[in-house]
Amino acid sequence: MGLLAGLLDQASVYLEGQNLWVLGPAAFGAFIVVSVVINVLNQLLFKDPNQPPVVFHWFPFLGSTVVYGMEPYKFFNKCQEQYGDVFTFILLGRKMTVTLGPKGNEFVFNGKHADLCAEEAYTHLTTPVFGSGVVYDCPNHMLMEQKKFMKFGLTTETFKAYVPLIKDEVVNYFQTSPFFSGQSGKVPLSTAIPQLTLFTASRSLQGREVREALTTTHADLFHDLDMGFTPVNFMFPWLPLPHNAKRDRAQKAMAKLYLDIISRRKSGEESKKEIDMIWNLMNRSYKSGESLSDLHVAHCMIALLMAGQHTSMATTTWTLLHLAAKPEIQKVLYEEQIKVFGKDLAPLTYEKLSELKMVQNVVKEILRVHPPLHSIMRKVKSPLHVPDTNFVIPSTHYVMAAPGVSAMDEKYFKNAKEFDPFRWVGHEADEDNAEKFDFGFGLVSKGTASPYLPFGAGRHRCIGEQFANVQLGTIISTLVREFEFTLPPGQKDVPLVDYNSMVALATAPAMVHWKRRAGSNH
Ligand code: HEM
Repeated sequence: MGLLAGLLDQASVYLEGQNLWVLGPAAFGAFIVVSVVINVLNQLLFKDPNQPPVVFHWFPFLGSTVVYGMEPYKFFNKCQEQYGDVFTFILLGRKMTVTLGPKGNEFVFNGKHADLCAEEAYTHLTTPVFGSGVVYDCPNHMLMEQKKFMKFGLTTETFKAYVPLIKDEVVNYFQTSPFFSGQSGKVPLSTAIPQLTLFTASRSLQGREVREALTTTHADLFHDLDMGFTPVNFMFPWLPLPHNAKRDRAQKAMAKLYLDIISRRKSGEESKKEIDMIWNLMNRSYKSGESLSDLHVAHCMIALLMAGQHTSMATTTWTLLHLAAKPEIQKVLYEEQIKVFGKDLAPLTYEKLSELKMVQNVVKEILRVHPPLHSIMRKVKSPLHVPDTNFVIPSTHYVMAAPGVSAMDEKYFKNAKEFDPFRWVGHEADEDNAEKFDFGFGLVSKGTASPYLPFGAGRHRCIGEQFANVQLGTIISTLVREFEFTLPPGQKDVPLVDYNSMVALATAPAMVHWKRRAGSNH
């Protein structure tokens, strides 16, 4: 049996490797039929009880790519029903072993670096966009140090400075944007929110010069670089397509923007008073004594821009859509603003943001229902036993966690499909009380066997969570003070999810209607 399985495998690999263009249409058709037959026989006859079950698929190489890509959660749920929490599917020729549920989350997030490697899973996509030498284009211990450097730039002091900057950007946006002229109107969130999150993140974390460049000289370049951050580039980042050529040009130009800022600052031409991430990174050195080079500062800045932009943009959009669908929650949020800031609505401050429990619960609930990242991947480096099963995952596989599946499971959250921020009342300090561990970039929760992990866990855990909360909290508070939102007449629910992008976005145009609040200041 084993020999026949091996031969079938080899035959399938051989057939896949043939140059199809030199075969005529009839031979091509025959090739497809033979490949399908071999592939199906392989799955039916040679199941290995010591490996996770393989999701049935007709075509080799293509496997379950289309069903997974179109609706990953539907695919995960169906496979979970049929095969259990651990199964393997084929994603463009790669064997992906999915591990679901809190234990599955723990298996991937808490894996040892020697067994599970993030850089091999992500570098194809990220390195052409971020640039060389950082994040997934360097050894893992360097990434841990880079994350520590980034965290130094995300302190209470910086957050205090950021809140008024972010608020000013939001106010400036709705005062100048054609979408917000008059006393009422409608706004396509798919267009407006990417601009709003880019302007707010760049003005605060990235610094004034970057903010200015992103509306003037570098607006198109950012767009071109962003276009390189697409799912197809997970597999084919090197294809000689126009968008990849543009991505490469834009990466160099964006890096130069940062390098010029660094050089002006070093020469004393720029004011040293502003607090931002560039200043922070310019002053960091690795444990080895080697300082972070200017080029690596530039590349870390691009990584931060990209990591924050997509996730915050998706979260802000979903928040406004769900608030529009439930005006009663907007009322609670507005009342909270009055309770915390007084009836004249004193200016937002970082200290006061932490008192806005309902804003925090809304963000938490949005991240439960719409976690921006649906699939977390690692390359398996040595055969790995899955606890409580007979399965050993071979080192030719990748593993995939999907914490969004457990976050929407009735087993862990009652009425899991329902957007209900009140479910978090009384659970505000859960993570603060959990046991902590330092992977090299500060303490993070050790326990990763949780059904709710929108910011990941373990050594690759997000370092941007607090910044995201400051940014989202300030944007939501500012908008709730000024506007009331509703869904377009006749639209009963929020739009469907669009999985064609790097994050789980709302299907465009994601329109909401707005009305200025009586007595608003602007
Ligand atoms: C709502 C907002 C955000 C969400 C839901 C989110 C989610 C995540 C998740 C799930 C991971 C783990 C990825 C993995 O394990 O493979 C991660 C890692 C990371 N995030 Fe975030 N993120 C958010 C905002 C941000 C922001 C604003 C920044 C930057 C300021 C940022 C920077 C990073 C970095 C540097 C990593 C580390 C990657 C690694 O160690 O491999 N994130 N994020």
